[in-house]
Amino acid sequence: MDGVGVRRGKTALVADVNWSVELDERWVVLGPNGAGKTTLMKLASTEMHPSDGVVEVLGERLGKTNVFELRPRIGLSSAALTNRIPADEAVRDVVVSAGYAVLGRWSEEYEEMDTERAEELLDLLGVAHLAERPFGTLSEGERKRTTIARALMTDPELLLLDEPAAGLDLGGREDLVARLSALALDPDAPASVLVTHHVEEIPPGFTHALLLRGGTVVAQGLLDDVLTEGNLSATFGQDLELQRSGDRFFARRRG
Ligand SMILES: Nc1ncnc2c1ncn2[C@@H]1O[C@H](COP(=O)(O)OP(=O)(O)OP(=O)(O)O)[C@@H](O)[C@H]1O
Repeated sequence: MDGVGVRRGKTALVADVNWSVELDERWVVLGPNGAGKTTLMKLASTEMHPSDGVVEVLGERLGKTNVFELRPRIGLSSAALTNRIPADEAVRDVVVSAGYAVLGRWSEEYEEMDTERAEELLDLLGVAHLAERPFGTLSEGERKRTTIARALMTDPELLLLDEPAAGLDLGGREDLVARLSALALDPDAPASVLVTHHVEEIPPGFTHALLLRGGTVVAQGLLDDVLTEGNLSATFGQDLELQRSGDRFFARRRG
């Protein structure tokens, strides 16, 4: 993203964003409610075009490329996408249908290879036992894991996870963080961007961070350089204490 801004009327959703994600990088985007995180994900997933500046995704410039050809190369898990999944769709089909770029079961029979791949991914995310269940009967955490498996189904070159741990209980969050950490540490995994409000949700293995407040970038770069008490306090507008325990982060208000 080069000089990127998104405006709606007089409101700037994001402004002057210069950001680049390389294929071997795993980025966390951190910021308070309304900071512009989802807007950045919409740009990166080609759902939105910038009002200002240039967005290039996987070497293709938005506005000059066919986004329908680009989208299968991007894996996206977001609340908006989850809400569009039909409640009666079987979990296995939610995942396998990503290979056909559809939501809702495809009328054709799927290739056996695709079904096997979907089952492998459900297993990787720890929800293989739910393959036959209608998506609408799943818990919040089970839905998140299913949509992440769906995002991985097309072997994407770019993986975008918008608040994957939101709404999970402590055990569910820890389990997801461990699974995302394994993915981040896999050299064959795609370039990844994970959006979160909480430093506790940063999976070990993530390499970079972009901190966002009020639509502008507070800091960005290597995780260890960027995730400081000063930057975090500026991002959330509070005096925050940041602790590191092993390869995990914890934050709370000072005093
Ligand atoms: N169409 C619109 N018109 C005006 N303002 C908008 C529009 N769409 C989004 N916004 C505003 O832009 C800001 C950024 O929204 P965005 O969803 O990107 O934030 P976010 O960081 O993902 O927030 P959250 O953590 O709450 O999900 C918010 O203040 C939102 O209200």
